[in-house]
Amino acid sequence: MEIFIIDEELTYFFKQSKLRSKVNEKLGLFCLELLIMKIDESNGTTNSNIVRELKRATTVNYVYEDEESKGKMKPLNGFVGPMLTDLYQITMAYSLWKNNRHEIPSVFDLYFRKSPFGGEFTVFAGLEEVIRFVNDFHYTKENLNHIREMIPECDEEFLEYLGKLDSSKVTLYAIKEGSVVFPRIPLLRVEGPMILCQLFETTLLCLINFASLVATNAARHRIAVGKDKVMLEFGLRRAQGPDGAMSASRYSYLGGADGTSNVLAYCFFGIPIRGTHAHSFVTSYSKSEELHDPTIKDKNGKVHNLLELAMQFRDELGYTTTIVSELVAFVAYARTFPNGLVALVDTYDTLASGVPNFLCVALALNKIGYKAVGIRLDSGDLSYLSKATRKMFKEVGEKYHLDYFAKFQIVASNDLNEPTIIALNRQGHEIDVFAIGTNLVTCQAQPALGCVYKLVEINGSPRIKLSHEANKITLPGRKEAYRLYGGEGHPLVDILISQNAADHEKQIPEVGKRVLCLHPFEEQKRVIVTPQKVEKLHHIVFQNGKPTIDLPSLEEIRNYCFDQISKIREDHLRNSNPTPYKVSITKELYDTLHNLWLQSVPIKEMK
Ligand SMILES: Nc1ncnc2c1ncn2[C@@H]1O[C@H](COP(=O)(O)OP(=O)(O)OP(=O)(O)O)[C@@H](O)[C@H]1O
Ligand SMILES: O=P(O)(O)OC[C@H]1O[C@H](OP(=O)(O)OP(=O)(O)O)[C@H](O)[C@@H]1O
Ligand SMILES: O=C(O)c1cccnc1
Ligand SMILES: [Mg+2]
Repeated sequence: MEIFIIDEELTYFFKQSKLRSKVNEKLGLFCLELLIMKIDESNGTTNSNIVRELKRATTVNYVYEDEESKGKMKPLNGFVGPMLTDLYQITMAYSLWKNNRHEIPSVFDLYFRKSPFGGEFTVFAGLEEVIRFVNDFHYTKENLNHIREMIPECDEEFLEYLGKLDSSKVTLYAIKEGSVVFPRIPLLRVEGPMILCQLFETTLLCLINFASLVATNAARHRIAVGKDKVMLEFGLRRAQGPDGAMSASRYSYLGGADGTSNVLAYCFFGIPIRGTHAHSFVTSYSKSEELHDPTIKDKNGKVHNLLELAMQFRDELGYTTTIVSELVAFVAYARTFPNGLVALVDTYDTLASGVPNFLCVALALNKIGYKAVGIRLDSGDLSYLSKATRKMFKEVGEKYHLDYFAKFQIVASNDLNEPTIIALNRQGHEIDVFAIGTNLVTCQAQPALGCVYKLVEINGSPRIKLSHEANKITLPGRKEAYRLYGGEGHPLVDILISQNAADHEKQIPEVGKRVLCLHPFEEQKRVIVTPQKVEKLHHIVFQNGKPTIDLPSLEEIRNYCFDQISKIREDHLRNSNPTPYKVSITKELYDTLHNLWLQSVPIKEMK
């Protein structure tokens, strides 16, 4: 009864949009977790959506519980903290401190130079974990002991200084997580004392690079799969270790997947969970006697022999050559999940055994009031096999006047990737669900996104890093980005404007006013845009020691991502030869960049 009352109260709250951040205030995290346990225990007395929402709420509010830091938001991944960095960040920090440069105000940009997978767009992901990391940034006594060990020449005074260091003097600007982003536009701008900005470098890159790569990979696979089909992430077993796996599940969901096979990702992030069964389940049966109990109760409690029923349909349909042990395995699974059977049909012969056996069990289930769900194809020509399978579903459905047979789900797996899915679309197929493992989670097509983190201003003066490759030259100074939209609602160009300019306000693009947009390095490439909508891309997400935004739930970020992708012109998104999106700078920034560039290049003398 008590559970019921709390449940009703929560149902009411979940209907209020702001619930997630309020849950903590209202009930306290401890109470919330207790509640989840109770609801889990109550086994069915509670709406499962509420349980899922509750789990998501706990994730969003993932906080410390010990006395000292109680209630403080912490990173989702336990490895994330100030020691997840390269040694040189700490030695540089020590040197900055020794040379009294540690407090100098500085500005760093985090951005990438080229979209991955030969594409022209990227999905920005990982911001929540960045905010959690920055918010939680502090060195424990144990961390300081490790630093003392690694850098024995460290002054104790420096370690004391580190012991008191936190993010209270840092301001973090970011593009919204889930946004579609383009090269050179800073995803993050970090402002604060040089020492902190420098200490953040490796961790921020680590948190953004893989997250954005996987989210982009998922978005690309999603585009290939199409809106009306289901895309599942099945990659846990092939992922880059446990952390890679958890990140891959989270960011695959953010960018495009509808669900995962990863149980911990369900528990921890509330990602919808899906699964079928393995070949070993089928091959573990060799004869019908191994089914110790072939019976099943219908909804009225009447007992039926499911195996016998399935065998009768096998005779009736003339499927007499199918492998019986496979049918037995399907019956065994169906007894356990009478409304959830997705049979793996390729163990022996997909069309000559697996699909017919499935149909026999589906008919048997139907006879006693249950409905099978579908099949999974895990080898062979997925185009041909899915079409042939659908044909068999239709034929048997028609014979028995069962309309839903034609709509049985066909799940496909087996080394799927973007090119294979595109090829399948071209050939035609009857697949409803694409289950993608290795290629999705390991980002096999490109293993890293090259995000970099560069100093762009120190003590108020812009800084430039030169390179023989123009593309690698940094854009100096504090900059903010605007996205300019055309009449058809698509973004046309992103433009960076310098915030250092005295007339900075005047340079902010306005709807209906012509804006000159210049390519940063190629003078002849320029365009005048009259935007129909102007979107400011950077927002403060952390300041004065705390986050300045309510963290959106994973679901909200995902919805935002899908909405953003739907606004991008199709030719920027397409797989083959996509049109580059224009990323530009103002005339003022162009002049600053090129003057600084000239000043910074030494003039060689020749004799
Ligand atoms: N119609 C198709 N067009 C293009 N690629 C396909 C098509 N059907 C399947 N594929 C892909 O071809 C590859 C087939 O791989 P492989 O030859 O290793 O598997 P298989 O022989 O079908 O299965 P297994 O070795 O598990 O029995 C997979 O990557 C699969 O996704
Ligand atoms: O192919 P992926 O995209 O990585 O998807 C996941 C794969 O993992 C499972 O089997 P596994 O590959 O372990 O064995 P199998 O190929 O021999 O069935 C499953 O049957 C898929 O084939
Ligand atoms: O549920 C499945 O079918 C599954 C899950 C992970 C990997 N391969 C298959
Ligand atoms: Mg495989």
